[in-house]
Amino acid sequence: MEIQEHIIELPKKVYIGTGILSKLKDYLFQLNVTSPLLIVTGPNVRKIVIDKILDNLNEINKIELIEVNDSTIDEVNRVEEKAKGSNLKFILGIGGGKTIDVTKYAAYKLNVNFISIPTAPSHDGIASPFASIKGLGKPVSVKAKMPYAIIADIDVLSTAPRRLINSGIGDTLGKLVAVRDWKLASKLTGEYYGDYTASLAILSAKHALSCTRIIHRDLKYSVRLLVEALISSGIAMGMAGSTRPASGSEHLFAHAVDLLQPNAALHGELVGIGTVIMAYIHGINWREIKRALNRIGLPTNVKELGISNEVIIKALTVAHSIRPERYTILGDRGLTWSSAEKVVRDTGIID
Ligand SMILES: NC(=O)C1=CN([C@@H]2O[C@H](COP(=O)(O)OP(=O)(O)OC[C@H]3O[C@@H](n4cnc5c(N)ncnc54)[C@H](OP(=O)(O)O)[C@@H]3O)[C@@H](O)[C@H]2O)C=CC1
Ligand SMILES: O=C(CO)COP(=O)(O)O
Ligand SMILES: [Zn+2]
Repeated sequence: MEIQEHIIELPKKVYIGTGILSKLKDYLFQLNVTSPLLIVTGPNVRKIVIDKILDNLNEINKIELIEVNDSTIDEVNRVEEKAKGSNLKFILGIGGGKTIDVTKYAAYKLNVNFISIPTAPSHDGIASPFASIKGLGKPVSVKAKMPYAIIADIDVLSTAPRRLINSGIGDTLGKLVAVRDWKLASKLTGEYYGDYTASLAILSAKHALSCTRIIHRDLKYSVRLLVEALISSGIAMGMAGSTRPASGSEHLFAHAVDLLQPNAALHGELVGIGTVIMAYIHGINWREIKRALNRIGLPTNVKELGISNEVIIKALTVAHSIRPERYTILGDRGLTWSSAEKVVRDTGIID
């Protein structure tokens, strides 16, 4: 059998532990990171963590800082402008999903190394070579730079608002459905199914499920488990060369809601709800997934998010059209209005 060439990029090093951002200077030295450096961050994160980091980096003589407010192509262009002409080889992205995505995509366009320093365990873009950027004409992620290194400080990540931590759990539980969709597509369309990367994604989801049981008792341990799950999901995407192991119909639903009502909820909150809905359609144990979301206070009824029943039903009817090349349980024609309504009523997503 002939196997097509497939090149896998992986991070060079992953640093994870409590209080490790205080060692950032040593890590950059180990990684041969040279001045000048550009740090990309967000306005809140700047106040919470950046000052401490800058104190620690004061021996690196040239550090520039830029704040980004949204994950749009305009913000990516601003980062590129700032970097141009400075002979820069490394960019550090320090923040939540939006900051990480903007930095990752800017690094890709500039062809420089990107170091991922997440401050919230809210998404699995921490370790993936894909970024969700608004303004490129599609709501799904695009190819970007695989992180050269990841520095995950569990102290910082555990102090992120609980809603962001829960969002990471929701995003990761989504893999339970994403992998089912992938397997189904492989049966129906002959698409290549990568057993190894699918298993990695499922393992991440199982860890996220464990998190829902222990987070009340041991936040830091749970966040560590979650961060490892998010990283291995990101690595699964890197190995697969696509977000296929991590994004199926549950993500299509989340993207559709985001298009119809932007910023109504966090990414992982919508993915969590999408996972319940798509698990129901797949005929797998959707009640267990819903119980897991309820245990940690992730929304399971869209009233909690201020999203109307009409938006949710509409999202379900159009989700299949968002990425037609990626076959899922929604099929080529999607759900009718009445079947979509029945699914969300049966699962209690709407009253
Ligand atoms: N590339 C990929 O594969 C993936 C990408 N995504 C994308 O990621 C984005 C969502 O990321 P998410 O993190 O939920 O949202 P944001 O990056 O918007 O972060 C939400 C808020 O939390 C703040 N914040 C971050 N860390 C902390 C902290 N430690 N303490 C207090 N506040 C903090 C941010 O501050 P500030 O304003 O300073 O940034 C921001 O105001 C979406 O755009 C989504 O599409 C999601 C999944 C996968
Ligand atoms: O959010 C993602 C994985 O968790 C990326 O998915 P998309 O490729 O659907 O944007
Ligand atoms: Zn996601």
